Amino acid sequence: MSYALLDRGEEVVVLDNLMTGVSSLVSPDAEFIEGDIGDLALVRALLRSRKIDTIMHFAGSVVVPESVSDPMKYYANNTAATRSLIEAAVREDVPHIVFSSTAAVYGMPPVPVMAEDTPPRPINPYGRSKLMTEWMLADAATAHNLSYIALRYFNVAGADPLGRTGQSTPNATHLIKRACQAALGRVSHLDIYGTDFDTPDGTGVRDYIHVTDLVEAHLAALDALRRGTESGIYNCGYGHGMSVRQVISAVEKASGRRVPLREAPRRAGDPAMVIADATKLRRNLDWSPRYDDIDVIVSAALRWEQRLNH
Ligand SMILES: NC(=O)c1ccc[n+]([C@@H]2O[C@H](COP(=O)([O-])OP(=O)(O)OC[C@H]3O[C@@H](n4cnc5c(N)ncnc54)[C@H](O)[C@@H]3O)[C@@H](O)[C@H]2O)c1
Ligand SMILES: O=c1ccn([C@@H]2O[C@H](COP(=O)(O)OP(=O)(O)O[C@H]3O[C@H](CO)[C@H](O)[C@H](O)[C@H]3O)[C@@H](O)[C@H]2O)c(=O)[nH]1
Repeated sequence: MSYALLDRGEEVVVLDNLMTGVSSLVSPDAEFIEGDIGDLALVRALLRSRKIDTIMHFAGSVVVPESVSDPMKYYANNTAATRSLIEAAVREDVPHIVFSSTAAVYGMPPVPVMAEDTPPRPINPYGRSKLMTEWMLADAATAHNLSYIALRYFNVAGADPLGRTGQSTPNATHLIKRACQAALGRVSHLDIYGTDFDTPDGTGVRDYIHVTDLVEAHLAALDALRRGTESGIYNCGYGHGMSVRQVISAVEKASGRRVPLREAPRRAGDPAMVIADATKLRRNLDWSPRYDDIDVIVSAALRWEQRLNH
């Protein structure tokens, strides 16, 4: 994100406590500060001294099973730390916030395609911690001179086409990363979690969005807020899904290698299909994807994985 903002001529300050982040992925042209978004004094001082007009809020804890085993970590680091960040924004008169929300706020709705008005019913603390943040933003925007856009990401995938950034968390459990690792022999095999879903080939279907298209959605949200668009929530996906087996085929095609597989039971809480209705994003924020192609997404992820040494 920092590269894309700098490419547009924005000044960028990155605040990250490096809990899971990697500072070498931040553009050297951005100002990097190691610190916590929950540190009210630090954040207020930064907002004031750097004359920040928009906070893009990505920071948080993101592992769903961990949120089930350690919920207080998620309510502390996602909900409470964000409460402090919003307070800092309000006190320092920062007019805009763009927030990384998640399709996990929907839980397991009875429909496979989710629109923003599908009632959110998160089924784990991660989703609840993010939904609470959406509510805090809505209340703060009602009470104060603040507008926000919450972007509900579906399955983020791919890597920067210029090879500058990509998924770097060593133990990430996302399908495309694991499938690339298995193709490259970095893990022994890929587990397919569930082959008996009510989907065309029995495996889970997700709406994978290339990270560069997601970056473009953030830029569109920034522009919209600056021109006075009202606060709101937007799904970020393509509106169609790929199954686990389709993703594996794409990885095999891109790598020219077989992905060693094992069929495993379903993971607890995994829905059969999670697909975004992204009409609102396309219509209201004038966004259109450039990388809506699983082969392009998987090739970018694979190239990035090959550059990593772990
Ligand atoms: N990757 C996905 O598929 C996905 C899907 C939906 C939503 N999201 C959201 O996107 C955002 C980024 O996710 P990611 O996948 O890049 O995860 P990540 O773990 O790579 O990034 C989170 C970043 O936040 C930093 N951080 C965490 N707590 C912090 C704190 N209290 N103060 C300062 N920095 C802190 C970490 O060091 C890290 O750099 C998260 O908010 C996540 O919930 C991601
Ligand atoms: O090794 C693996 C990993 C995943 N899968 C399957 O692949 C699909 C995608 O799984 P991911 O773990 O890549 O992603 P999720 O859909 O579970 O979750 C992601 O999207 C959610 C929103 O929908 C949340 O935002 C969450 O943080 C983010 O990881 C699922 O059907 C899953 O069962 C496998 O078969 N094997």
